[in-house]
Amino acid sequence: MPGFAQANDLQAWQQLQSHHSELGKNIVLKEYFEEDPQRFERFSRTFHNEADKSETLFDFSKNFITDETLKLLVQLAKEAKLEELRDDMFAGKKINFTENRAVYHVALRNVTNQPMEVDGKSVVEGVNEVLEHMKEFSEQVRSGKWKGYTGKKMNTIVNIGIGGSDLGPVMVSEALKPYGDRNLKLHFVSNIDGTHMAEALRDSDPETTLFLVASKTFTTAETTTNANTAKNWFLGHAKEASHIAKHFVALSTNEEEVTKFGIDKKNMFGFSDWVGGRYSVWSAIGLSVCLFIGFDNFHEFLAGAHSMDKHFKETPLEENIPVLGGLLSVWYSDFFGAQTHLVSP
Ligand SMILES: O=P(O)(O)OC[C@H]1O[C@@H](O)[C@@H](O)[C@@H](O)[C@@H]1O
Repeated sequence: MPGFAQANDLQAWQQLQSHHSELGKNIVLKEYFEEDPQRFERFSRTFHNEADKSETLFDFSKNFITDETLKLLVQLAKEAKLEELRDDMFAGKKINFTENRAVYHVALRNVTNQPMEVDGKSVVEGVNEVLEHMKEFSEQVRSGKWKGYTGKKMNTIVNIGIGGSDLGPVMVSEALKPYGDRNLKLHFVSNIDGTHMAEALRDSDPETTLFLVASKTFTTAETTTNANTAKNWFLGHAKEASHIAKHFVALSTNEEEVTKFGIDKKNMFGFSDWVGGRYSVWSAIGLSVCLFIGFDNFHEFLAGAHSMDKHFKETPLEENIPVLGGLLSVWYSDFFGAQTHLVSP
């Protein structure tokens, strides 16, 4: 496995630095377009989504780049061994060397069931089992077959989590709102400040509220504190601890802590330590999204990402949309010192 070089030790980095000074600070895009009528064609790529046959145009012609910039950025990626690391990632190798783990969220959206393994063991069956559980559970909740402790259908989902166990699901459920069930209220509570939970509970009825305790480790202080607040609130109404089973589920890798909290392991949706927190919306952590938009849509969401994974894996760097997007971020943050980078639809 290739190691990680310091980016600024690479030859292309030095070249990019001189190139950046030559370009100067006064780049006028209007002039670039005037000088080169083919600029849009040369600096745009189209992604063909094999899942739904749609096309997405990635137009990066309005960036502060020339042919030389693109050439040097791609050279930088090659010198940094991006291709080897990408291939190792897809092969389930432990490229997360600080934790000695694979980086394998791509296996969560492997909807064509390609062989994928970590430590010589297939992960495909485990991923599909959790998806099957998510399908069954989300269909029961959405249809009303899943009933609360007084026999009512759930109409409120409260996801309790922070970081990757919050931000991914928040962003995706917002972005996919048009597919959402408008009869289902969705709350995401992340903040340790009690107001966040208090506001969500104010808007919830214990008889019809389902809490998703989303935490990879199940030891995160904010999440366990908020989950305990929710449990106490719930028990204040429902009284019986046995009713928890109908109103609390866990999305986690830590069965021991989940059980200690009082959630039955059959109401636990698991995943593996090779899922990084920031990518976990594709795992069981995405259950809030799945409940909101329904399993079929959630599956399409996975299929679209799987198609993008294939593009990332098979496309030469010069044509590779996620690679180009990443390199532009390097260009702006490291050479222009930009602190934000807008990507707009
Ligand atoms: O999902 P848990 O384990 O509660 O962690 C929540 C978040 O914690 C942060 O410190 C980071 O590690 C994130 O990547 C993670 O998503």
